[in-house]
Amino acid sequence: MAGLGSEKQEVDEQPWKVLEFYSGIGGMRYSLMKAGVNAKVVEAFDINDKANDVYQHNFGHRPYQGNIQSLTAADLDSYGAHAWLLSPPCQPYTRQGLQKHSGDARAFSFLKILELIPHTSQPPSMLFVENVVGFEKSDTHTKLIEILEKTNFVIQEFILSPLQFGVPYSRPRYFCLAKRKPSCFQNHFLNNKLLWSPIPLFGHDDTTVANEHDQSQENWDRLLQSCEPVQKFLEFKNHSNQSDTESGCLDTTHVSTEAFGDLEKNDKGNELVGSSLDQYFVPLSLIERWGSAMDIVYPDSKRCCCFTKSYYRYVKGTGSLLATVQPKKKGKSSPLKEQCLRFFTPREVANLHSFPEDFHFPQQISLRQRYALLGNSLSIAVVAPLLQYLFAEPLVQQMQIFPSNDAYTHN
Ligand SMILES: C[S@@+](CC[C@H](N)C(=O)[O-])C[C@H]1O[C@@H](n2cnc3c(N)ncnc32)[C@H](O)[C@@H]1O
Repeated sequence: MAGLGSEKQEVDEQPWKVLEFYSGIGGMRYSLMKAGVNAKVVEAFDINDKANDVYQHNFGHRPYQGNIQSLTAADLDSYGAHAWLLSPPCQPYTRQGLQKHSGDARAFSFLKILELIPHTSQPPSMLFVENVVGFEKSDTHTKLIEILEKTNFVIQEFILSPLQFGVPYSRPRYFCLAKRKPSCFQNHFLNNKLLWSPIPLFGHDDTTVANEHDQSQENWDRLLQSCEPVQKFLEFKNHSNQSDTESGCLDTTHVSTEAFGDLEKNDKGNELVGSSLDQYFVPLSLIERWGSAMDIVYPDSKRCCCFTKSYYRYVKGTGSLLATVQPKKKGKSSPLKEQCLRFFTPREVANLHSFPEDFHFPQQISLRQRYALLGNSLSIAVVAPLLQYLFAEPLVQQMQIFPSNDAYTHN
């Protein structure tokens, strides 16, 4: 054996092998890249061919297109993966859904994968699960924790939002991080805790954060003030201030109805995505009908609402709309039809999800499909530091695995 140092270096360069379940448009993979983790996605899995088109367009690899429910323990063993990243469908646990939890057919594939863990000859060393807030109260969550404890994992859970990472975007999500013993977390005193603060991710070992869940107005105000303005995330920034006499808005009724009616269609009848801003203006008829239920933000706002997969199809409760003319007095006291309301573009939603600039949709993906895929995806600003924390190897862990100072290996 050459000097221990050189062998350690050589072995350390082996990337962690990762499986990306429910890969969608690759939010987990981008987060892994952003985290700077030395990892290789050895396979991604998704049943949706449109999502797989986008994934392939950006990563040059088409995910395994099939039902995750049909994978076997032998299939999973064949990848020899160290980490499993999972973002299963969230409809079984959303407030809008029927909350059937594990009884919902969309939860079956996730339960099946969990049940396979004890049957694999090489279970993963690390596991990461993302889902909606509410999942932590479901019977699927109970099952997840039961299986992870039985298979020797230590667990830390988080509920975090991009607002806590300087992004003016409210999308709180549940995360489960698990490491199989003898692996351990840097802050082991946070094991089996549900945390609402990102502080442990930044290397602080402050024990008080374990109980911190400060929902006070002051805390929210402080958080929002530390965020960038929405303006920084826009691709079209041509908003104006309202003049005293007339709104700075052109005839948006005309622009929007025309634009909505005239969208070019491809041979399957899906509208093609042009580069014009016109297609994003909200028709006057929708403003008149739904104006009071819309969430409206301004370029200088420090918060916008979660974009769901139904954004652009519906205006109520699916995400914020942008007022492109800043009225003297913000809000609904100023006539909405003079504020030139528009949808955020898919690129702007991707920006708020912290997707990199080189992320693109292939031409054949329609506008609605783009919003649907983005609405299903995740915030890289939140997931990247969580993955960094998950993959970090505390010194004590290396000592536990290799008490006699053996060379460290992932295998
Ligand atoms: C919440 S989204 C995850 C999105 C992903 N994290 C991203 O960044 O885009 C869930 C994904 O799981 C896929 N999916 C749902 N059920 C599946 C199943 N049984 N087998 C394979 N993929 C499934 C959906 O097509 C969808 O893309």
